[in-house]
Amino acid sequence: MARRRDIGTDDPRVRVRPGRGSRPRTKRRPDYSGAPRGSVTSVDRGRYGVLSDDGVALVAVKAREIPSVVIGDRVALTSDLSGKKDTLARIVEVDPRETELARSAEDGESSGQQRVIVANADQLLIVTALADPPPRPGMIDRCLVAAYDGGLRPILCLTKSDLTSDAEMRRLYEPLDLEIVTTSIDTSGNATGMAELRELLGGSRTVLIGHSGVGKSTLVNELVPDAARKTGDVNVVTGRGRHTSTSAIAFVSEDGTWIIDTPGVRSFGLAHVEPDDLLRGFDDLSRVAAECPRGCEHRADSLECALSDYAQTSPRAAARVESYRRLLAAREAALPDYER
Ligand SMILES: Nc1nc2c(ncn2[C@@H]2O[C@H](COP(=O)(O)OP(=O)(O)OP(=O)(O)O)[C@@H](O)[C@H]2O)c(=O)[nH]1
Ligand SMILES: [Zn+2]
Repeated sequence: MARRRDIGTDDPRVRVRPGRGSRPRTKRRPDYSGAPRGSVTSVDRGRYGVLSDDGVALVAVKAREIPSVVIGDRVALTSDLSGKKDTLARIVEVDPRETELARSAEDGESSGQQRVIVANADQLLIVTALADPPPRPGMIDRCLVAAYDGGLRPILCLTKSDLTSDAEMRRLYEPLDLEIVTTSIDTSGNATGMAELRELLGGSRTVLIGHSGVGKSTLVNELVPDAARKTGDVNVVTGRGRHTSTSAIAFVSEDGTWIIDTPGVRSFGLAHVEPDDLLRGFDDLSRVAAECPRGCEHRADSLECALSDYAQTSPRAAARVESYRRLLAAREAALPDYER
């Protein structure tokens, strides 16, 4: 199902279900539609870094009745909006999200439920080294699933091209119609592929994801040279370097480009993603699957799955169906494969 959801109606206090003829008895909720707004740039132990629409970097806490706030959320603010040292603003409302990058909760958490990692991002930059460490297609596939499911455009970034060729990886991912960019940055700072990468990221909100060691920090430093200083401005508490394994952080430039750095992915549960959610990334297959029996899981062994017939029509169609089914399988793969 579409991931656009109305946060307002998730709030128990505004769930207005008028009974027959009776008026809703829910308490009236203050109208925050005219309240100043901002975007969440960092989250750290109950403190939220927020960049107000007036360009002021604030630290905020959230009102108790707000269910959850993640990086990228658009929020309504009250209290102290001065941004001065030791002042706190208050998040009183979260706007409906355009996109949600999510993982399933792990064992021990309320497993099976989805946890949103970042809201309102446009793109997911999947960072993979061509060598050292070697690429893990299973991990890439899982990131693709999360992107398609969440409504983000995936981009594959192949780093360390000075070490080996990108041909094999490009061949593997060609059927997905992905944007693929190849980069290298050597120790003396000579870089290739950066112009193309900047072009892809400019003006968008992009989440970077990838295993430790693939060169994510090196990329961020190249893309956002004053990353550390910028972060300090937004929220001293979550300054880069002290950014813990559980939090992501956004670097916002003046032209509206967001680079959202996530900590090295250890596991990426996708139990919440249904076969039809994944079709969002495949317009052609989505049309074909409309002919499938109700509840079809679109596997190779699913009876009367329309995708199986479609795969016979051309090599291209076959490659598309095969890629889609590979991603479906990646979604179900055991998590430990993807842990470091
Ligand atoms: N040869 C080569 N080495 C690179 C390249 N990019 C990064 N490296 C090196 O790879 C190592 C890991 O790079 P990082 O940027 O720290 O990787 P990371 O993904 O941020 O890893 P964590 O900080 O552990 O999350 C460093 O020694 C970098 O110098 C590249 O394009 N080519
Ligand atoms: Zn089907």
